Amino acid sequence: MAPIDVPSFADKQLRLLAAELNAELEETALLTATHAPSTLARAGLAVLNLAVSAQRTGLGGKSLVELSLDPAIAGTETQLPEHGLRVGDIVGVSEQPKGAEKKKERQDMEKKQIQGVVVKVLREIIVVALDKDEVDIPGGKLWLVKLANDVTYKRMNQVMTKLLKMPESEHSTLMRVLFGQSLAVSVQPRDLAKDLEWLDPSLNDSQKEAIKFALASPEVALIHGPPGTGKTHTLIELIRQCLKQDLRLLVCGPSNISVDNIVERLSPHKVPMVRLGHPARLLPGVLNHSLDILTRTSDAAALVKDIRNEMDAKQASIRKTRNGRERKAIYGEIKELRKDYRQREASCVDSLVRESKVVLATLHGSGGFYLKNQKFDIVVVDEASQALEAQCWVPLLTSGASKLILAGDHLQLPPTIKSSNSKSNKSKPKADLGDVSLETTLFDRMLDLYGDDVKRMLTIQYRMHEKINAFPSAALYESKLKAAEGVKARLLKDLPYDVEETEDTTEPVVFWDTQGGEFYEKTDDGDDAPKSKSSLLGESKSNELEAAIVKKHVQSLVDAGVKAEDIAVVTPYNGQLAVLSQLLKEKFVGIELGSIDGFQGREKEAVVVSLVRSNAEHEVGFLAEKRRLNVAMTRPKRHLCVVGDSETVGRGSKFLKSWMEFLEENADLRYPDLDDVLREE
Ligand SMILES: Nc1ncnc2c1ncn2[C@@H]1O[C@H](COP(=O)(O)OP(=O)(O)OP(=O)(O)O)[C@@H](O)[C@H]1O
Repeated sequence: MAPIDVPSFADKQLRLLAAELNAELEETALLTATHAPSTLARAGLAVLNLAVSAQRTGLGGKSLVELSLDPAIAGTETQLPEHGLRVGDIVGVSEQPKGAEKKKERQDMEKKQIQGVVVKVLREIIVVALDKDEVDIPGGKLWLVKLANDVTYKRMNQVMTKLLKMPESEHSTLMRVLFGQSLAVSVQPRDLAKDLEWLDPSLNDSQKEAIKFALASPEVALIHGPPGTGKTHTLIELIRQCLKQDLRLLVCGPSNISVDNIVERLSPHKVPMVRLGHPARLLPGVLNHSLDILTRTSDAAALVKDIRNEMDAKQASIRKTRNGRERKAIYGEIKELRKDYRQREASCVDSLVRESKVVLATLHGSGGFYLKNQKFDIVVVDEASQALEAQCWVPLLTSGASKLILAGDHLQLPPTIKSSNSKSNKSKPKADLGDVSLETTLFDRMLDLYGDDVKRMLTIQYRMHEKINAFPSAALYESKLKAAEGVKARLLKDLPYDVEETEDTTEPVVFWDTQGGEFYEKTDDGDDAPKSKSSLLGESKSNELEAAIVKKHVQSLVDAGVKAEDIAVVTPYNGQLAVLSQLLKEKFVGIELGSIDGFQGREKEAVVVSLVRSNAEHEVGFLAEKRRLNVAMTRPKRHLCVVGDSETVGRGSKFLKSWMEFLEENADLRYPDLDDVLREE
């Protein structure tokens, strides 16, 4: 494989990232411009009728506003309606237009929109950290709307621009290896033969081998962890072994949850670590290690605390003051205090970070101000196949590390890309970006460049019954993936509570085959959005009769004693998800319903997969992606039930054909009777 020219790689990435951001902005702009606030609220993208219930100062001296239902409108109701806003979302806070507001007036109101990041979501409140320091929040009824998130793009743009401009003489050895300009040095067999003193006695051989390999690799090592194989388990031991060698590590993941997962599991081992990131975004168990909490509890913190209190008091007095001149004066004082606060906080933070041997942050969080001038030996990235390559360059360029360890599974879904199927990209001629696409992760690229030379695979999985394991192992993991002793024969009937022995609870794989052309899919146009306007409210597929079979199957599991919370139903289509929600959510309280993509990384005792597609043309759409199917079929521990039309699905791809053949030969095959299904409906 030819070496990659760094400036042209960076240039391509920049163009692809710009297209991606455009696609995201276009989608949000279309949504907010063409839909009334009430429609956006129904789609979970906005919350209406809010008022400020408190305001205080958070880390970095940022202004935090707490919003709750406006009592003047909501009366005694305090719980926020269902919404889809999550911590980390970028939102706009503004005065709520009265339904009949003209378009022009609405645009004017939106211009006054204040932007911020959601930092806390509870049943009754949402807290937003405002982007700008001195803002005046309107006193009337407010609403909150989700906006496109360009923060991560800004960081990725910065690092790619840095790569673009970096003279070759400044390229580190690691960089040269990652771009194929110098070849990765192979690990010597004698390095792998040496035995290590293991800290965790439960590690299996493939995990031990992967750890030794990563420790011995001079520049880059990939730990390939198929579903349930203990990737994180392995990383914990690897991190502890690195500490024994007195190495300093920057540990990252693409999402907050991926990073928190590691912090929680490192925590019992008393590792000197700090977790960067806003505390409201972190899991409760992780807070003790968060920089924000440490800055409050450490010795240096006392100095900072006084100023923080003073700032809070001033903020409160602003809200009580109506007089414009007085407000302006108080803002001025807050500004001065904030300056002082930031200086003291920075030195407190700096000493805390400097003392930590392990620093943990999201990939883009690692580019933040706290890590400027900090030096690390190794960058570790968990869930690396879910991260854009440009994201991985954030810690690589800030840390000065000479070694990179990536853990992931390139055979599960890559990060979601919007620009590849956006309208704008289809209508405009595509820029010639060679074979670089945003979907190609750094993990993929390393496999392409070096293959097995830089990789070790974990081969024992601790999740699935061996019959559930059989197809993905054979079709995707070279038959190397094996079920661990403790899980390979576990059935629903063996759950640690009372479950009857039935044809379902004694069977690990069931296939309801709807072939025959009676269970046709439907194309929904979704909500009141004009077709093709947006993927969020737009066209999707559903299959009501198939959903009825799902319901029947869930019912029989629940009748046998399986708890609803131990069951999940997943499907590739939002349209089908809506149909399933209607049918199952209230009847089986606690059941989990989700898209396949959203369920990556999760597991359940029993999983029902609704494939939806059934048509005379044998079109399979989303299902053609084998990584999506891999995720779907590897979520269950004890019971996998597939509902689908083998005639349609089996002709979708070679992979689908072999899956259908596998199910026909190995699953407990069932053919639904349409009259039965209609009667039960
Ligand atoms: N050597 C081992 N012995 C016993 N159990 C193990 C071992 N390694 C991992 N496990 C168990 O397997 C499960 C999965 O481990 P972990 O969460 O580390 O996996 P993962 O590969 O990160 O997960 P995912 O498949 O979601 O990516 C956990 O319950 C863990 O305790």
